[in-house]
Amino acid sequence: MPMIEVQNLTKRYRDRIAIDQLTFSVNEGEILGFLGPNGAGKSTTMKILTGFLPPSEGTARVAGFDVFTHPLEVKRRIGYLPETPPLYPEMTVHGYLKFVASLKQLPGRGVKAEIDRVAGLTGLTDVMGRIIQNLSKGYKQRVGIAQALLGSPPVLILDEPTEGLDPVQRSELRALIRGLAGKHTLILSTHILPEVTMTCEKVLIIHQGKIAAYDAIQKLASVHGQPESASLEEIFIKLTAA
Ligand SMILES: Nc1ncnc2c1ncn2[C@@H]1O[C@H](COP(=O)(O)OP(=O)(O)OP(=O)(O)O)[C@@H](O)[C@H]1O
Repeated sequence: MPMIEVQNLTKRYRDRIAIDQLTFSVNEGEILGFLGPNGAGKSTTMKILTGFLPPSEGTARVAGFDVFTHPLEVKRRIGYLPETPPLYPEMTVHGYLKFVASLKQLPGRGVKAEIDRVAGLTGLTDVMGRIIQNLSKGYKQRVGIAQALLGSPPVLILDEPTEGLDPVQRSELRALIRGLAGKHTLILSTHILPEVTMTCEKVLIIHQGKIAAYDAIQKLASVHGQPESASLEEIFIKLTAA
């Protein structure tokens, strides 16, 4: 069953078309790798899916709810890590996660356990009392991921989640993301292509606002006339040249 359904989605900023007639879907429990060069329209798509930006045309549904007509229902079901996580630098990690839990209206009784759970998953347990602005970039990124996971929403939309992490943290996060598949439906945007090969079943490549590829990773090479041995990077460069 599709958990995310996008049809003919178009967004114009004045006379600039950021995304043009995108149609795709993500089944429940699936991870979709969402790729494209800078300015291709990835963040715009994710902002529409999370109810932060209205589309100009077309529709997007999350868990059966239209993102435009039912944004609150949609927001309740999505954990979103934007490109720039919405952190409050003067708060402690614990204070911030507690604050996000209240925004998400998580039931009071389970909040402490839920904060401990996401802190454990993202490796934040030892820094819960620290002020966010004093944390390293990688730890700030983990706080951004932790807030997305709070409440265990069925859909997770992660915009460059491994940005700023060191190689060890990256590999830990990849394992975490893989572990989320099945229970959650994910859209994962990243510029690190091997990460997609390691984590995702399906990939959507957009280029200049249009879909350049939308296939299972194993089929990508043959569908686009590339040798079987071609890496995702080679296919990506080929499809997004010019
Ligand atoms: N608020 C805005 N007003 C006008 N144009 C915008 C606005 N936001 C984005 N754009 C334009 O829309 C296009 C798509 O931008 P978007 O940020 O969605 O791309 P992206 O794929 O996320 O890029 P990146 O990988 O660099 O983050 C770009 O041409 C961008 O300049």
